[in-house]
Amino acid sequence: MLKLTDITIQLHETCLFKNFNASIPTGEVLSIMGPSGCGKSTLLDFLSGSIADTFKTSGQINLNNKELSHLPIEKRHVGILYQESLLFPHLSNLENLMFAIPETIKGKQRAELALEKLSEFNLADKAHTLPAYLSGGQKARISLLRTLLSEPKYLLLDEPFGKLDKALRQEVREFVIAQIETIKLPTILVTHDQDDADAMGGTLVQLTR
Ligand SMILES: Nc1ncnc2c1ncn2[C@@H]1O[C@H](COP(=O)(O)OP(=O)(O)OP(=O)(O)O)[C@@H](O)[C@H]1O
Repeated sequence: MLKLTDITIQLHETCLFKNFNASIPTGEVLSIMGPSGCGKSTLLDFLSGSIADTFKTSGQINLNNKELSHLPIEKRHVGILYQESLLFPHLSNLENLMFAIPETIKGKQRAELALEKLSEFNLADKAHTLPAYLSGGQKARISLLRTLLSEPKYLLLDEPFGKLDKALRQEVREFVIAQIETIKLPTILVTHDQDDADAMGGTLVQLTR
């Protein structure tokens, strides 16, 4: 369970969030919609531990009874997926995946695990190519795979389908939903698209300015 309590985020004189509360049970999705600039990405930055110092923040982020708000990003075990693929362009897809695997998995096992996951996602033939040679859908799937390989305990999805055309958007969305159902993590999705929120199920929060 990811529990947000009294989250307040202030930018100079503007209060983006005041005592925002939400509970996201394991395996469920909270979708957040709202006008551009209302603070959706900033909320995710706060939840991931990467919010800029410009913002004044308070509130509790509680994951399975552990308080995260004072932990740095690398200690939060958060999986983040953005609109832009953040795959390293100079590394092969396999190397990109190996990069995400926790250091507790060592040596040959790292490549084996990455290859196994690529096969599971029907992408084994892309192991040794660069991300630039992937289609939009393949890039989206490898980006998600990389996020999942980092063994996150909660997921933050910031417009992950925003760059995809309509048909591909639906395909990738179904793929992401299937993964969320499998891994059973609390997930927050920020989207501009009502269809995304509807497809995810769960709770929808509509923000205003
Ligand atoms: N690093 C920053 N420093 C100062 N202000 C920022 C910073 N990042 C964002 N902002 C401001 O914070 C406000 C909220 O921005 P944010 O990106 O969270 O909105 P959003 O709801 O995600 O918008 P969009 O839907 O367009 O992505 C905006 O006024 C934005 O200009």
